[in-house]
Amino acid sequence: MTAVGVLALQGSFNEHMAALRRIGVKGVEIRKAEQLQAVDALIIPGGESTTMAKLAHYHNLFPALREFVRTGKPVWGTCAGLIFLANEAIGQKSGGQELIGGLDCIVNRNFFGSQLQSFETELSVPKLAEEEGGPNGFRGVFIRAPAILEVGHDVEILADCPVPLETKKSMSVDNGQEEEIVSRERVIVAVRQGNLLGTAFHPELTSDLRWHSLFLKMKKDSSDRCLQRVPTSGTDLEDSLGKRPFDLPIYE
Ligand SMILES: NC(=O)CC[C@H](N)C(=O)O
Repeated sequence: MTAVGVLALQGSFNEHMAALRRIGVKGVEIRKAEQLQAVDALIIPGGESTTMAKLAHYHNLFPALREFVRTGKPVWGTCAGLIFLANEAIGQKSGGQELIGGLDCIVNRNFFGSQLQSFETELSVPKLAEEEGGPNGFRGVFIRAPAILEVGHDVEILADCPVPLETKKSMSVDNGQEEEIVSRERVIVAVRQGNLLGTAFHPELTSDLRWHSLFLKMKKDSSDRCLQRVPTSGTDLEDSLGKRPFDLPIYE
């Protein structure tokens, strides 16, 4: 049995479920710790990480989520999910927030500014193109997005992007940002470390399924077993890539 869990407490879990359907993989919405036992991989969607953390705490999910990461099963965090997976987050609301951890990086929670400063940009993704085919570019949808400021030795950088002028203008030492952060020209926005994947943007909001496909190929450490796609008629990745405009956003 192969199934991919999508943490469904809050945020863009429906969009990830839809992307999994399009790729022909069974998605399971996860709201309780015991449901994690039935899945081989987990996606933690974007949303609002403080709220998500409160809900995860309320439902006593943290121990099971940490155990899931610890056992080496593939876990992918997008946006708020990336923050959740990081070992350290800065720019948290007062009182802080609980993280799952495991991904050896420091994220800045709202690096690119407020909701109004959300943006789309063409990212250069040579590694993704090498492994999944398709163009070297990927439409990055950044919604009140975090950025990765530092990574550990075992972390592979899959994409970075220039800091938009808008972000630069609104960032200042006066606003409490450190000088080193304010002066950055580029920041990291996609990483991989063993079976953990993190993206600061939202691939589930585009019709380009390559990040989902890449994630599905990540092996479980202990069994070296690849997740296999369950074929469903007309939804295979190759079909999707062949028939659909490659990078148009989907808002379904
Ligand atoms: N689109 C998103 O997931 C935004 C995440 C947001 N910056 C947070 O703190 O949770």
